[in-house]
Amino acid sequence: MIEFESVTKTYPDGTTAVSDLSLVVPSDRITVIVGPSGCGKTTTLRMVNRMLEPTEGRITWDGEPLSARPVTTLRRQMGYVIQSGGLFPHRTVLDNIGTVPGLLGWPKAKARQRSMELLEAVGLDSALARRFPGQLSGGQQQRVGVARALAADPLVMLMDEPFSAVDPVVRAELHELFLDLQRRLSKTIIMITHDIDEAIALGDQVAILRVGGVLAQAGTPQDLLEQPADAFVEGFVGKDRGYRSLSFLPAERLPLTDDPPATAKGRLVFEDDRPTGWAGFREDGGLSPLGGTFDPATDTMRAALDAALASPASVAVAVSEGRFVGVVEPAVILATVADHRAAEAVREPPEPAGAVQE
Ligand SMILES: Nc1ncnc2c1ncn2[C@@H]1O[C@H](COP(=O)(O)OP(=O)(O)OP(=O)(O)O)[C@@H](O)[C@H]1O
Repeated sequence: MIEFESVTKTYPDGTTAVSDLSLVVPSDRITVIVGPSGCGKTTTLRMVNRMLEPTEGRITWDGEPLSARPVTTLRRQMGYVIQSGGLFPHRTVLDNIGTVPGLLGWPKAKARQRSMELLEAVGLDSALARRFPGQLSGGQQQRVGVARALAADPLVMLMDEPFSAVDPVVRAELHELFLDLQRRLSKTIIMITHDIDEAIALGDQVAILRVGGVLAQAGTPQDLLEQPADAFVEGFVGKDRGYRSLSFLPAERLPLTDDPPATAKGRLVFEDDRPTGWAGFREDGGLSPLGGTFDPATDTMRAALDAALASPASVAVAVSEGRFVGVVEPAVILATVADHRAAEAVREPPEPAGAVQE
């Protein structure tokens, strides 16, 4: 794990970018640092690979101060990804990915083979290997940036707004790729972003900074949504935080009824045991679409509520591999969520232990 111990960074002109930051970054997990512009995110990240040194306090890695490790060794153990990939424009994709293996003196054939493997791992066609960065889309460049950072198999990945320069659709694809890679590779990742939705979607731990580099709160996304430490965090995570926190609650605890006509105003229509639509909502007698379904074994309360809201009958239909499992009404979903929250509040003290650092 990497630990910030009361770290302060003041630039020579007197600007304090990071102020008394204490934060534990667990190994093999994604920690996202998020906050408004100028709150010290980049400064924090750059102290980890010693591009910058703290003015006060220290950072340790597995108990050893970073300052005790030679900078060159440290940088080889830490991949670095920046916005837009930061690729060398006059080197091919393959040579870009092989940058660090090249610096480490790997034999050419081994570096090439590793680069081709990584090209595939980030979902790019091998035909792109000979292109130059300018001949790639923004999303493709970003994938190459991730592949380059992974080339020497670093223990730690530092990522500075890696997905901010692409449109929302490409960003969603990159998020999926990134989470998939992380499931396979389990790196210790510190990512920074100004986008709280991205932080919540990707972080195992999210640390919210306020301007002046003061930690407002660190915790799991669910902690931040359900128990914001103060008005700043509450404002930052957004007004719909109650709804979004449903994404972290499994739907499996929902009581289902298997008697749709008793709960629905219309009638659920089946083909064999697969629900296909609702009857009774259209004047021409036709079927209305289901609107949405959820699988109680794999989906969340949010998916269940979405399914209910999208249904013409205002009833969420639960399926497993397309087969009918039951139905549940939105009021029951909300009551189940309220019960869960009440039980959690009893189990945990109101101050989230260890998560709030003033
Ligand atoms: N070299 C420097 N000299 C003086 N002040 C600096 C320097 N670099 C950054 N700062 C200041 O330190 C503060 C934090 O900057 P930093 O770049 O770490 O913030 P950030 O959260 O990454 O911002 P953004 O989201 O806008 O990139 C800002 O007030 C910035 O102006």
